[in-house]
Amino acid sequence: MGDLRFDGKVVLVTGAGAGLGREYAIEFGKRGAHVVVNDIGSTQNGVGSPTKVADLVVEEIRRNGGSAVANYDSVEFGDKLVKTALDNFGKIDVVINNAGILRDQTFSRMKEQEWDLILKVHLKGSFSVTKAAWDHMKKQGYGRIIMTSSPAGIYGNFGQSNYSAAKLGLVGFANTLALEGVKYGIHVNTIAPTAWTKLSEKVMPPGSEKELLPAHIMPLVVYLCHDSCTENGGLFELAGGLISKLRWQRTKGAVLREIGREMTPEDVKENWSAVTDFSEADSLNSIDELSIKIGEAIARIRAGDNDLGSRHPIRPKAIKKHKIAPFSTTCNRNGVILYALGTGASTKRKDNLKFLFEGHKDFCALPTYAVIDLKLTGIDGLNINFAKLVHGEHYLEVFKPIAVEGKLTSQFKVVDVLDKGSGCVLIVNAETFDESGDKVCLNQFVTYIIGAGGFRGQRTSDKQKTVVSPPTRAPDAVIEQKTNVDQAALYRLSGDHNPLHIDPGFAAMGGFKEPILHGLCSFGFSTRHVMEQYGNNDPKMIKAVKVRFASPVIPGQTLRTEMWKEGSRVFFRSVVAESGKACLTGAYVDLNTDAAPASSVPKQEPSDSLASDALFEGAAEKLTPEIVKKVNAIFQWNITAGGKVAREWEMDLLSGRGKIVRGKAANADCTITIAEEDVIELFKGTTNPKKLFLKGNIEATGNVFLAQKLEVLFKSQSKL
Ligand SMILES: CCCCCCC[C@@H](O)CC(=O)SCCNC(=O)CCNC(=O)[C@H](O)C(C)(C)COP(=O)(O)OP(=O)(O)OC[C@H]1O[C@@H](n2cnc3c(N)ncnc32)[C@H](O)[C@@H]1OP(=O)(O)O
Repeated sequence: MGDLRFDGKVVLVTGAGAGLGREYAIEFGKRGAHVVVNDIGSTQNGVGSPTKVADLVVEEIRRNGGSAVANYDSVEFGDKLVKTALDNFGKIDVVINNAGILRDQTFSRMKEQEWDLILKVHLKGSFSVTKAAWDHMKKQGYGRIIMTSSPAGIYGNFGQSNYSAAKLGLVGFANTLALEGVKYGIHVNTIAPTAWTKLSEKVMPPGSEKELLPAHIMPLVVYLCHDSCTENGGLFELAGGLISKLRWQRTKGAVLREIGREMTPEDVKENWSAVTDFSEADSLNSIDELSIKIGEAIARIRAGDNDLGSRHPIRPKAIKKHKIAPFSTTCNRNGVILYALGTGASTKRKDNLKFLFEGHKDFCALPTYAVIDLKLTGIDGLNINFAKLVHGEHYLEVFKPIAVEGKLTSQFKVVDVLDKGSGCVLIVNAETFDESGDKVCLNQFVTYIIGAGGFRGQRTSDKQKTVVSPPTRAPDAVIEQKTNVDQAALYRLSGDHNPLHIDPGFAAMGGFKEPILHGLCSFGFSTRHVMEQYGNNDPKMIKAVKVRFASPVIPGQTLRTEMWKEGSRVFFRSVVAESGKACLTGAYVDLNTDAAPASSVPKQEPSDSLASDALFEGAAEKLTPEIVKKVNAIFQWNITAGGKVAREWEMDLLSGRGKIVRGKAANADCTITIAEEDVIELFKGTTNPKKLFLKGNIEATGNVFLAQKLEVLFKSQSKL
């Protein structure tokens, strides 16, 4: 019958009195095999005396013209079964381990005997029969062995813990025999059938007896046992006509070890999604292939290339490589004033008018105006949750006073990414240049992304400007100032439009009860306080500022700046007066010792060639139209302003310093013409007879530094 013949082959089928085993035995008999039909069971033959079921199957095989003998031993005694084959047919070619029983019970009710019995019949029984046949097969250089596993072993099945254990045990057993037997021509395969039999009827769905027949299992078993089948070590799931081969699948996994650090359960937890992600799964065929994978992992660990934190939203390597495009901002008078208002300068505060009124003779930008427009732009696309990002620390170093007008261009660099456990710290440096290419300032932003730590990055960086501790004595000076309830709404107009400072919904996403004040706003307040206290309110006195934003400030709260002066360094700390909580800590201002504050600018000694106090004592009366004419004559000067016209400028005759107040002519070489009336008018308006304020049109033509020119001017002026 059929092409797949078994003529001359000796096949032993255990548990062949009924169900699957019977189906196999009859089929092998039809295909020319000598069959040993093993079964310990009996049945009623109709007249009351029990008949061995194996005999009935043997009879049927013989009726079909086949050759078969019965064996009634338990599979525990495998050698007896094999002896039946040898005694009757002289050899053993095929063993089908099929015999089985059930003792289903939930695990809590399962008795040890029930566990032992199931393992004895299925696992030990398969061992015993296979063991008895093995050496004969080896000797003859041929053998086919089938293990009968079960979906219950592969997937588990409620109430069958004993059976599942035995059935999966058979898979492992077969896998090893397949390796050991292959060189002797022995193939070992495993099936996990689902079929309706006397054994399984209690656990099968009703009506399945017609669909899930033993006849649907038999064909695979017969094929696997045929000479022509090369399959070895396979596991097949089959039922009702569907046959599938199974294999183990493994996730790509994650390498969670790094040299010099203990691997922890937390590492596993943090990387669980990587460990269990099947999207890049593969399947190995042998322990050798697994060894290769393990070797690859160890090589990666040695090379410092692990997956720790690789699924973490923060990717330090990518962040460090990230390029932030340079950007430019245009400073103007309105911007300078808006920033001053945003950081608490007030017309009601002493000597603040110069930051707020463009017509003021000393109109200038606050030193911290140098942080203008440096905002989150450019660090998007880095998988950072911006709602959780706060300004952690800031360092500003001023190299050149910020002009009230002109273009500034900033260049950024991500200098480090730190893992603080509870958060990720991102350090970004920004160097700002003016139009003449001079470096105006350096800003170092230390941003803290709350909750984004744990990516196993470095904790500290030598590139970070460090915070300092203030002296332990009581503060030398304290300045207190209340912020406005709309302080953040005002400050954001200077460039940082982060919704954290104005949008309650966004603030809630970051875990804040209400919008918080910009760190750089408090920074502006406190630096101004230090400048007021120790820098004669002169922006040029501020060389560098460092602060840590230790806790958020709510708009409307009062900032109390406590200061300690030691040499040219002013240590300070800011406290929210209402709560007593420190908001700026580890902070200092380094005063500029080169630029003496306005009040202590050394007076220029009168000399023959310089303007003298005597000359200008009571100058208002002395300033005649003749003098003005001479001034005008001297003011015929070439000063650069790139072709622009500067309309307003001022000078201090005593110090010999002067500057253009409005327009683009800060470093300009101009031809100056002054209306006589303007000179007189402004001169009369001055309260300080030693200062002469002039107003007029300055036309641009050349390229010479204004301050130098004005100094020369005053040298000439002394001759008036
Ligand atoms: C490119 C340009 C980008 C510009 C972006 C600017 C955007 C702006 O719009 C954003 C803002 O202005 S937000 C407002 C200002 N900032 C704040 O209010 C933050 C206040 N600070 C805090 O809440 C906590 O300090 C907090 C939450 C930050 C940390 O508190 P904890 O988690 O309790 O930390 P802790 O356990 O005390 O310390 C852990 C480690 O972190 C270091 N650390 C603490 N506070 C830090 C801070 N503020 N900045 C930097 N590092 C800080 C600690 O030293 C510790 O590290 P280590 O153990 O290594 O010493």
